[in-house]
Amino acid sequence: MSQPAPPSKPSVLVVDDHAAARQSVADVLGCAGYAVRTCSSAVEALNVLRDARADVVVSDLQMPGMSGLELVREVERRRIPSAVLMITAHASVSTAVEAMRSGAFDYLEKPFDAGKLEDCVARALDRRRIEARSERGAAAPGEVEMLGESEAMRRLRDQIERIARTDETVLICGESGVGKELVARTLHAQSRRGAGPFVGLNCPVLSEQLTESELFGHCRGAFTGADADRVGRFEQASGGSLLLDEVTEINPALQAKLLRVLQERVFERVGSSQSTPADVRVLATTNRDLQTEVSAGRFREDLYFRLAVVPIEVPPLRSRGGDVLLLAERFAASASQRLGRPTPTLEPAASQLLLDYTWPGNVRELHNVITRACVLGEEGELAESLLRPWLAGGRAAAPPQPSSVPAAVGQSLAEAERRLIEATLDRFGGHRARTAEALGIGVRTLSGKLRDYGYAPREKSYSKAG
Ligand SMILES: Nc1ncnc2c1ncn2[C@@H]1O[C@H](COP(=O)(O)OP(=O)(O)OP(=O)(O)O)[C@@H](O)[C@H]1O
Repeated sequence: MSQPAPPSKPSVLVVDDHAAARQSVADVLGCAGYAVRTCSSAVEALNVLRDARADVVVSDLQMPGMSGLELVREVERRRIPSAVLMITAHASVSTAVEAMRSGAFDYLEKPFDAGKLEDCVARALDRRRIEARSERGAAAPGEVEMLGESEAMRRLRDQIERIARTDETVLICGESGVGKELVARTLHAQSRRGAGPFVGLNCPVLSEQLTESELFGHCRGAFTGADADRVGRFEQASGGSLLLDEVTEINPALQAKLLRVLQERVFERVGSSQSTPADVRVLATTNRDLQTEVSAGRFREDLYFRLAVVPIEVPPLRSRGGDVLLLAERFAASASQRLGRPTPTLEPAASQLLLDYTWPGNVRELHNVITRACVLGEEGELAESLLRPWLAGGRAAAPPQPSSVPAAVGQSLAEAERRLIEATLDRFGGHRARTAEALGIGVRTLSGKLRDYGYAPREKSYSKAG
């Protein structure tokens, strides 16, 4: 019997007039399992796209002759089925935003690391797949899929569902790489604004390089160099959501202006006295403790209260127990699909290693580790020995610290005990013996308590190590 043909690798076309930059992007994406082609100009890229498919086009914005912006417009005009990702320098961010208005999927500012590039291309590919499905007439699923079955993720999902129904400003907190942007995208997709635009703004860049006009736009002649009207992010996100990523980095002058928009729901373009209504839901993320930033005088307290109307805390990966395995399996499946190989299974020792590790870089780190192991490994099992070198900097899991346990003053002792037990169980991937040991109680006592809470005998056991 003949073997089924392996799934073909997703294809990426890299367009850049600088040979070294072009090659380094191509190398990263080649290693991540994409079929990569390169071109040194937009005109050459259009010729290639006439005859060959590229799921994603990664193009530099500024190129001699035809620019990246013109390339996007041409891709749209010719209805070429590719998602275009722009690469841009700080100075040309406004043109990159313009490119997004013209149809580009997203843009990436230089300098960026390999992980960010892979993230963006993976998202562009997801978008392309969703579009392809809807072009074929099937119902388009939600753009984002947030995986996880742990108690912590179930609570988060419930919270998102409830908050998505409102139009409140949301502050999304959590460690780096934990999925804050994904939470924001999920919230947007589930909200009544889901069909509208989702516009992101990386605030650290804003504070250094950009001005008020980036947020609110400007009128022609408003200042030297303003030779055309410009649409700001608030206007761009009209009818949708605006994500202010790492909001603590906004400088004090802009903090005041942002506060006013949140209070009065109107803004003015720089150089105009005409107020425009802000039909935008603001979502903000931070991986710092905002209250500390307020106490230190770095962040306005009144803005903090405005933003934190509804706070969401995204739990770190190390508190999500068996989700580590679920995510690892999913990431292995998509990496091997890109590589055109069958999906590997996790060796039991590899599963245990993933469960024991503390994941300081959270889901992004897990994604990178699994992708690398898939690229470097043989077909078949994902071996512990392939993963361990990448986890060398990490520690074995420590027992949960009291501060990470969701207990609070005002709670009954029984409720606090239940939460501690559930958090510990999640922390050890549902492994009852290890949970009991960490809690300093016997397994039978633990099982008795779990039975009282309504758990089936092994319901919460997702650990392969059992
Ligand atoms: N629950 C999840 N299911 C599937 N993928 C996830 C999940 N959480 C995060 N990811 C993936 O992990 C990567 C990092 O997520 P994201 O960018 O949302 O994190 P972040 O907290 O915003 O990071 P940073 O603090 O660096 O801005 C992305 O590729 C995202 O798609």
